[in-house]
Amino acid sequence: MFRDGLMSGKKVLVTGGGSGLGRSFALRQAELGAEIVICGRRQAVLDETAQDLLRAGAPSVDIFSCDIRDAAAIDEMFDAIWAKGPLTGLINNAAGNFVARTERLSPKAMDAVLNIVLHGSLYCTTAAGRRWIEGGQPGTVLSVVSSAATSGRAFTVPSAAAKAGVLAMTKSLAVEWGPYNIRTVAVAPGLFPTEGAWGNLRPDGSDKIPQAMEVPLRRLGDHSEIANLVAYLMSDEAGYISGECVTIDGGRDLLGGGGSGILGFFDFTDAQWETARKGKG
Ligand SMILES: CCCCCCCCCCC/C=C/C(=O)SCCNC(=O)CCNC(=O)[C@H](O)C(C)(C)COP(=O)(O)OP(=O)(O)OC[C@H]1O[C@@H](n2cnc3c(N)ncnc32)[C@H](O)[C@@H]1OP(=O)(O)O
Ligand SMILES: NC(=O)C1=CN([C@@H]2O[C@H](COP(=O)(O)OP(=O)(O)OC[C@H]3O[C@@H](n4cnc5c(N)ncnc54)[C@H](OP(=O)(O)O)[C@@H]3O)[C@@H](O)[C@H]2O)C=CC1
Repeated sequence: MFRDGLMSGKKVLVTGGGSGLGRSFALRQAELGAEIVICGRRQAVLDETAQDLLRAGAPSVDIFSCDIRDAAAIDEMFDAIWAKGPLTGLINNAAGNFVARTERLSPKAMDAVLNIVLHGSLYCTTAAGRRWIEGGQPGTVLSVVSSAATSGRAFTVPSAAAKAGVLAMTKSLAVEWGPYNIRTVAVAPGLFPTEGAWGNLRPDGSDKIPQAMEVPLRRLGDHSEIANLVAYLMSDEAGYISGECVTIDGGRDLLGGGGSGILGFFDFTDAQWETARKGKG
């Protein structure tokens, strides 16, 4: 689909790149010749993915055990990255989410999601942007949001609110940082099976995927489909795209908007919500 070496000369940090979609984004860009940096909280997961990235063809791989809720830890990570050479791109992918009745959320529960998705993305974006601006270097920030950023989504309110904030950040910085040749873009995935999303958003633990029935294309997304989209947006071929959010969901958002996938939750019993909470993560 792409010419060989499309991403040669690029160096991209993928937050949460050790697993899930982030791992797929990192692998695809490694195949296309990019140097890769990944971060996450679980060292063992990062170690294993680093080996896969080298096998996929990344000229170099660096890993950082870093919780993106911690601004100081992020700054340390960016200093260490820059010491070896600047990034050309950042992918804000790491996220946390779970289904719950909003009126029952504790402040800690709200913060658990907001601090990863909104604060973490903003901390990483400014850490990269300020270094690019100081160094007079161009850069690209791609943030992974969801259609909830525009449509909202019941029972995942902290995530929807945080993703809306990240989308607003993307559009705002496309203007503010455009003169520095820094592009900011977003993708809004539909349903792509991953351990994290399935573990946290299928609270009954069911193996069935009724959500697929709410996708006009009648199937879930394949990781290769979104990884190719992300590779394109991170490449110079997309050099005139900024401030844009590309939805990749098989038409799901147009069918159900913020309502798709959640109807069953209106009839959840207290016992089912309790199971959902226990089964988290
Ligand atoms: C099946 C139908 C689906 C319909 C919806 C479809 C939507 C599709 C589009 C979705 C868009 C976004 C998708 C994603 O983001 S997928 C990524 C999901 N991945 C993850 O969540 C992985 C990372 N997750 C985590 O790290 C954790 O889950 C968490 C976010 C909770 C953070 O972990 P942390 O260790 O910091 O937090 P704690 O476990 O200490 O908990 C902190 C407080 O939060 C409360 N909590 C946790 N889980 C729940 C829950 N399920 N219900 C209510 N409250 C919860 C916990 O009790 C703590 O608060 P308190 O101390 O006050 O009790
Ligand atoms: N999968 C889907 O269907 C959809 C996904 N999305 C979005 O796509 C992105 C990827 O989702 P997905 O792959 O499913 O999620 P996963 O939960 O599978 O992966 C999340 C990754 O983020 C890392 N992470 C989580 N919290 C932190 C933190 N505090 N600091 C550093 N890293 C962290 C995790 O690693 P560790 O636990 O080791 O820290 C993990 O590698 C997210 O932004 C999500 O909101 C949007 C819509 C649908």
